[in-house]
Amino acid sequence: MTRAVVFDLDGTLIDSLPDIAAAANALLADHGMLPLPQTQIGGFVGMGERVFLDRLIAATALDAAEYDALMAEFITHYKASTGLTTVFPGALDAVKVLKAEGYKLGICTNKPGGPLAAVLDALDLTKWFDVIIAGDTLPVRKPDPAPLHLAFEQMGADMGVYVGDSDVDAETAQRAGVSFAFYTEGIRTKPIDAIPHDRAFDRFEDLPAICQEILRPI
Ligand SMILES: O=C(O)COP(=O)(O)O
Ligand SMILES: [Mg+2]
Repeated sequence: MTRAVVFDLDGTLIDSLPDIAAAANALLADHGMLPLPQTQIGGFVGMGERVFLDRLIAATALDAAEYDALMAEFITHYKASTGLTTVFPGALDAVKVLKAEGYKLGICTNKPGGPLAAVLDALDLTKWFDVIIAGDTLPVRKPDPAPLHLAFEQMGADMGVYVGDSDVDAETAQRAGVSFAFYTEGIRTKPIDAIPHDRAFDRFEDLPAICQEILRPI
C-alpha cells in the first residue's frame, strides 16, 4: 500500500504572493506604469503564467500585441523574485511528519518550471519531495487532472490526498478522483463554502491527522 500526499505550491506550501506581485510590478515599472496592489494581483494567480499575464494586461495599459516579449520579461523577473517568499507557518513541519509517517510526497503546481526551480532552491525545499510537477511539465495544466494523476502515478501511489488553496485545486482533485484538503489561508478569492473540499484547515499542525482521515484509494 503506497500512500501519497501531493501539495499545490503557491498559497499552499509557500506564501509567494509578495514575490509574484513584485515580479508583476517590476514588469509594469519597466513599461513606465504604476504598481498594482498585491491583493488585486492575487486574483490573477492560479491558472498558470499565460492566464496571469492575460489578466495583468487586461488590468493595465500593457500592450497585448507584445505578448511574447512581455511574457519573456515577466518570467525573467519571476525567476529572480524569491526573497520575499516564506514557507507557511507549520508547513515544513507537516511535511516532515508526513514523511516520517511513510507517505510519499509530491508537488503539483501551475507555476512554470523556471520560477518553480528558483523558489524551491531558494527555500531548500526540493529535497523533501519524491515528485515535482510544474505548470509546463505537461501540455495541459490544472484544473485538468492529468498533472495530478502523473504525480500520484510517478510515486506508485494507490491512496492519495491533494492539498491546495484554490477553486482550481478543488476542481483538479475532484476530476482526478482524490480527496481534497483545503488550506484556507492561501491565495483564496472565493468563500470557503464555495470551494468543494473533504476537509478545510487553517493550521498545518492539523494536516497529518486530516490526511489520515480523508485518505482514499485513487
Ligand atoms: O502559478 C500559478 O498560477 C499558481 O500556482 P499554484 O498552482 O502553485 O497555486
Ligand atoms: Mg495555489
